[in-house]
Amino acid sequence: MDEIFQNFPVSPTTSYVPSQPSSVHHHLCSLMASFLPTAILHLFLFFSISIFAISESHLLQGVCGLEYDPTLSSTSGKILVKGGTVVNALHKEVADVYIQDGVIASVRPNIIVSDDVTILDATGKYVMPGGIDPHTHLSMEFMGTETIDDFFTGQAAALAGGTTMNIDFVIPVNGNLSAGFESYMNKAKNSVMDYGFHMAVTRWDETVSEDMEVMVKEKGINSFKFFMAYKGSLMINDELLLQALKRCKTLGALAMVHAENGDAVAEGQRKMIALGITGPEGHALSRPPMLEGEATARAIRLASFVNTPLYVVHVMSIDATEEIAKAKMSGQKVIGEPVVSGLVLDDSWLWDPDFTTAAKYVMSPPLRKSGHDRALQAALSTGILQLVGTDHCTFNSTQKTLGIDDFRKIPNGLNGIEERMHLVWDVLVESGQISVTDYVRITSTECARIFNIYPRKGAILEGSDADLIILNPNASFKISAASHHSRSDTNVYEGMTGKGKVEVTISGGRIVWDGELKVIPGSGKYIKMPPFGYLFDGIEKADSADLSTLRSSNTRSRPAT
Ligand SMILES: NC(=O)NCCC(=O)O
Ligand SMILES: [Zn+2]
Ligand SMILES: [Zn+2]
Repeated sequence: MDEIFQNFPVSPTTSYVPSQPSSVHHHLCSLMASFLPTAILHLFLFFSISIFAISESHLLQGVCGLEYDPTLSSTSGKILVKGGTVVNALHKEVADVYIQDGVIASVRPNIIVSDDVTILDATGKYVMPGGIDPHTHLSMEFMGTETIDDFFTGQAAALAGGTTMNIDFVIPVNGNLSAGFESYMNKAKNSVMDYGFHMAVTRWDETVSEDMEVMVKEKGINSFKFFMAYKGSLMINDELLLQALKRCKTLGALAMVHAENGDAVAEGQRKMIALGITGPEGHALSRPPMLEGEATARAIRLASFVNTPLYVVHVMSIDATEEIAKAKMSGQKVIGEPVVSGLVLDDSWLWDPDFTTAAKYVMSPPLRKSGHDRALQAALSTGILQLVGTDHCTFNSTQKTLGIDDFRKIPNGLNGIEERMHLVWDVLVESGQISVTDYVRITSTECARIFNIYPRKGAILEGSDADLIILNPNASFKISAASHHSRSDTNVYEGMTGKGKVEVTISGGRIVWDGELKVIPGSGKYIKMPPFGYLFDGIEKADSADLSTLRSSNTRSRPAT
């Protein structure tokens, strides 16, 4: 049996138990795919729907890797979400949302529809854009192993938690960007929701520089991530960072940094081992917040020197947040992305005497002492930080034992793709720190704006993709590895409960979650993200203003002859 299907968790709330497509269908499908032109293949698929059960044709599609056709949906493809409070980033109102052919066709009160439309009553509930997770690692090869969630299970989990799009990080193959891109397109072929890519840059030469242009102009990538940590593997030095920042600016691509001083981290790790500290607590002790603050400040200054926008991923500390706040006050375009783990957890878990428990909390930059979490919440609610990701990068407890004798070998990463929307709602909206509209902004709209796919994504507007959720503010959620949809056997939010529950998720115009998952492997679309997003507005003007200031100050200071 296919490994994907074999490992999919069957929880009490999950009725979707993927069965294997019959070998006859599979065979026919690949035969058709290789010999027939696309039009005939579509005709074949059309007839296959009337012949086979609906789930079989879905699986057939998934196996073929064909783009999802909404007319094959288990619903009629037409949905009316009725009577809910429709929330966008700047506005909310009671209205109906009419969905047809995968897009939002109309948003207004009292829409009358024909009998073939599926009606969902959202009275007393919020209807909001599906979450967009700007930071995930699905099927990522890292630290001698590969994340346990791939695009199928990771995205299925996301949909169950109200997230309808993720932006994953392509890791180059031996430093090669194009090979990395091809590899990730292949990894993503079982996607069950829409996705985009950032691209990591792990070395620098002419080929990389040229490939960056190909990624932006041909492949739909508009952001590159630079690791200032993970010495000896992903880390790049300042010289390379500077070259890459310049290149990003020319291409209109957003530079993203993992900001920790990798050299100092390596030194801190050696120190801990020399002291005999080999357990997970050594992870936190070896890379204190000051190293995150230092790297954040350095990246900010280098980006300022080049005058290009900067996006700081997984901001985990007050130290880094203060640097971002200072840069913003000086007028610099810096985006700060906290992740949900940093908002709701602290590092005390790393001292748990049970290795399995402690190791599941190992991520980089590490979880910080209690207090940083609340400061990050405050920064998010006041606009110092802009949007929330997850850094979903899951390893099960067996994988984590790679570092049982040495914390440096514990695969870094934890879960969050399914939990983010619930936890952010509970911690920030329920607590009264942010409004419902701000919730939409930080979980969806701002991400769509930054990565230049708004209003196709991140909005409930006519013409936007029909990716949305119905959240019941009076229902509650409970998190547990026993019921989550990730493949991982642990959950860092185990036992957490809260108010606000995503009761329905609609993705691409289909109901994919209503307490049960109804996902179709291969139905997720790759979303190309164009360069020169809003953060680049005014950059050229600022450059010429800088130049004229430079010229005039030189003229003034020139000694009289
Ligand atoms: N964050 C983490 O621990 N793992 C994923 C890789 C990264 O984002 O640095
Ligand atoms: Zn990182
Ligand atoms: Zn990450």
